Amino acid sequence: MMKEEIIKLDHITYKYEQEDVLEDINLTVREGDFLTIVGPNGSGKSTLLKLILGINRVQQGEIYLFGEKINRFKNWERIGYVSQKANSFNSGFPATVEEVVASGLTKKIGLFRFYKKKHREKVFQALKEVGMENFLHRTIGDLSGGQQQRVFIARALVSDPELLILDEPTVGVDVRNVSNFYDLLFELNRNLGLTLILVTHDTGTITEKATHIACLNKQLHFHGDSYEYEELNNQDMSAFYGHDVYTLKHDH
Ligand SMILES: Nc1ncnc2c1ncn2[C@@H]1O[C@H](COP(=O)(O)OP(=O)(O)OP(=O)(O)O)[C@@H](O)[C@H]1O
Repeated sequence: MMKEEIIKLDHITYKYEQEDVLEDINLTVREGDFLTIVGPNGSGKSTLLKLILGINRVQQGEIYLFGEKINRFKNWERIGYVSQKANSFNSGFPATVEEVVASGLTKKIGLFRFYKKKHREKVFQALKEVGMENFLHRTIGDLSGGQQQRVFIARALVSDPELLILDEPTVGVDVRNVSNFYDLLFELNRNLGLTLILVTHDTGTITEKATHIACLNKQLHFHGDSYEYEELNNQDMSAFYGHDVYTLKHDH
């Protein structure tokens, strides 16, 4: 049996002013997929996410979320989102890790007037899933960029989404921790069965972890499984990226 379609983009074309930013995008994400979208600056990655999240309205084509047309879709709690700027708290920002993660429950419990034991347990569980359960009472601003990013993933996980969307989550995370971070995403996908969409500049490490890779540059140039992607040679990639050549070599 085919897995459920979580997202379907059907001939999506989008423009802010005159010029198309996205052109005739067709893309299907199924339950359990880990899709990575790569593309140079200004290639339309954030615009694509904004359309999927209902922040920008569809102009041409159609988007389906969990089988429903996006303009009728109401179950937004099924989708978790971690934005690019999530990990930019300054030192001393007066909120604890527990409070930040608990704020992901507001849709469910209102403005935490009734923050009960079961909510505390959910917060703890979400932090455990990202390996941050020992940081419960720490001040968010005092954590490293990578640790903050994990806390924000816990915040998105606490309401039990089926799909998690991450926009450039490794900005501000130092190189050594990027790899650990991708391992975490891999585990969330493989162990919890969470469907993931990751937007990134980083074409290196991530291709080993994702199940599907899409290259976006106004059009969707390639969308296949990560193994096919690694078969692409550098010539294809330099044509795609222009002068910004990425080396894609992995030892299998
Ligand atoms: N609100 C807006 N109004 C007008 N043009 C916009 C707006 N937002 C984005 N654009 C333009 O649309 C194009 C795609 O932008 P988008 O932010 O989607 O790209 P991106 O791939 O996410 O880029 P980056 O990797 O640099 O974040 C760019 O040329 C950008 O200048």
